[in-house]
Amino acid sequence: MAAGGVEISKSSVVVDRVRDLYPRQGGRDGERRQTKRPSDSDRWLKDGRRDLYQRGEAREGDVGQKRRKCSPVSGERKDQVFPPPLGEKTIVDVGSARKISSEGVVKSTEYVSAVSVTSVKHPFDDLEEGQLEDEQVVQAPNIATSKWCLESPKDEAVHVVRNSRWNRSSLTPESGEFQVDSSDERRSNSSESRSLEPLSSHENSEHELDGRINMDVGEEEFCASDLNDSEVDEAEGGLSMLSGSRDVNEYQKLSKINEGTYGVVYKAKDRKTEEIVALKMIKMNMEDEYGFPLTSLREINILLSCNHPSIVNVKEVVVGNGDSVFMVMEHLEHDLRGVMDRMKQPFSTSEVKCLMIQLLEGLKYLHSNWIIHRDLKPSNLLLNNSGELKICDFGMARQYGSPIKPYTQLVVTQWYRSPELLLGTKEYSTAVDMWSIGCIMGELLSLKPLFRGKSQNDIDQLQQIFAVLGTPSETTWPGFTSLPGSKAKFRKQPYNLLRKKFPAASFTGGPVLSELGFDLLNRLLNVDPEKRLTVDEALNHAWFNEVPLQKSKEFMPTFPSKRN
Ligand SMILES: Nc1ncnc2c1ncn2[C@@H]1O[C@H](COP(=O)(O)OP(=O)(O)OP(=O)(O)O)[C@@H](O)[C@H]1O
Repeated sequence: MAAGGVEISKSSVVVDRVRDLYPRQGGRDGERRQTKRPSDSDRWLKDGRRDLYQRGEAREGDVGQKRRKCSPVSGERKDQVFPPPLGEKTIVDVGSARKISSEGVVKSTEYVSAVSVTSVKHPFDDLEEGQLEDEQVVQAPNIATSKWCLESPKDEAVHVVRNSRWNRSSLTPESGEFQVDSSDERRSNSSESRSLEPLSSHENSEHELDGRINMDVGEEEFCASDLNDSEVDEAEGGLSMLSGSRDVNEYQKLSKINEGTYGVVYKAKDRKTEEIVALKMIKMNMEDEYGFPLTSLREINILLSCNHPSIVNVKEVVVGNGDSVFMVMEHLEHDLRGVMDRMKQPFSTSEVKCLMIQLLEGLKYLHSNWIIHRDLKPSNLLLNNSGELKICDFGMARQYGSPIKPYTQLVVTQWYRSPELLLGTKEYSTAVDMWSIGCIMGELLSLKPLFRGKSQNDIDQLQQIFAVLGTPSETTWPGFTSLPGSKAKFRKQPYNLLRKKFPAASFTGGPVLSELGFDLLNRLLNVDPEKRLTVDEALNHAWFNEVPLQKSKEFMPTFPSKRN
């Protein structure tokens, strides 16, 4: 690093430490959010990498390329641009961005948000001391280096080791208190024998750890290789993810909202501020006595790093009795699945535009930051009575980039799963999310899932898709025949019949769609991922400029709450 440049902070544990000092609730957080969360959505699109690009500091070819072509789809394209290698060198960790003098003295520390970007070349290497202003801070999620970071999908659980705080005696729950079952206590006690050796001398000092993740699944799992001893020391406990976490009983449980695959979601109230929040209790992996699910770690890591109006805001992570862990999120009254299930009429065109724009803007933020959601579906889209839509459930999300490696294939709920995933590709990209967006758009317009294949039956799901969009061939989809599932005997259906489902006019009250609207839908639902629209292309589609224009959020319909 050039003398006088900005320190390259590798440890986002520092971020988390600062985060602990300034937890998201109130106080400094309020200020931070006001100054760092512009309301103009366009400013969100000005993410860190784009800043780099605009200053001409990104690698050649980064700008103006379809985002998908930046993704590790095939390895065939010579012009592919990949995200900077994760973990190779963190160039700016905004959470701990510091100006450092040539003597190495930290001049200032300001927490902005837990975001950073990794790159081979440091964009600020050439800056003189003191040149880094807040505005220049690169904002992109620092997922690779977050304390919640996970890189490899190979193990589904890591082990939680607790010390005294985890083992503290169970409180007698008052009404509204959170309690976990007694088996947690049993697990908690037996965990003592599994305690880790101290990570640093700090652990034996007054900085007692509350809980720690045992990395016995391998260092890479936690990007621990990113931390050297002094950084671990500096972080006062290194990977003590839950150190400093507040207790769940700071919140009063109001009702159970939903139970998903990975956690139970409660509506709760902050006892001090009276703010209504959603608490997602992380289900421990029952096959492993101390298993902390990988999906939950990913979700926490990504959501703590994201900061966008269309992405659900995680305020903090709190701990309960025994080994329960909760994500504290902003609360939204509905999810789109529930709303659509109760609607008699589909959304109007202007309402669909309002929802689609918010959805695409959130997704643009994710894709710009090299995150694929991988499980977009109506139940993962939250809606409030102010017409705001927010993407949630990042359990399947992951950051992608070099080194190119195949991803786990079983992602995305079947009805929203793209043909390439259904056909067994292991190399996929942001295009899988765009397919889901197409399915969601169709459903918003018609209230019916577009392709409702039989459960757990990929072939049936594909048949449903091909029956509407036409059975692909090597000509219509180059590479199709090399996909593992393409050998199945699909009914030959040579036509695209999508327009029949979404005609320009209808006398039966069915969904209608203008030429431009249909063009957007049809391009989102291109079976060939290479031809499918990118999020930028979708956002810039002329349909959004055609009348009727998008409804403003404040005029969006509200829905009665089915919850308390
Ligand atoms: N912040 C929130 N505010 C209000 N409701 C929420 C919130 N987050 C989640 N929910 C509700 O809880 C449901 C399940 O949440 P989520 O999808 O995060 O859990 P999951 O276990 O990952 O579910 P899945 O089985 O879909 O993977 C959502 O569909 C939504 O109805």
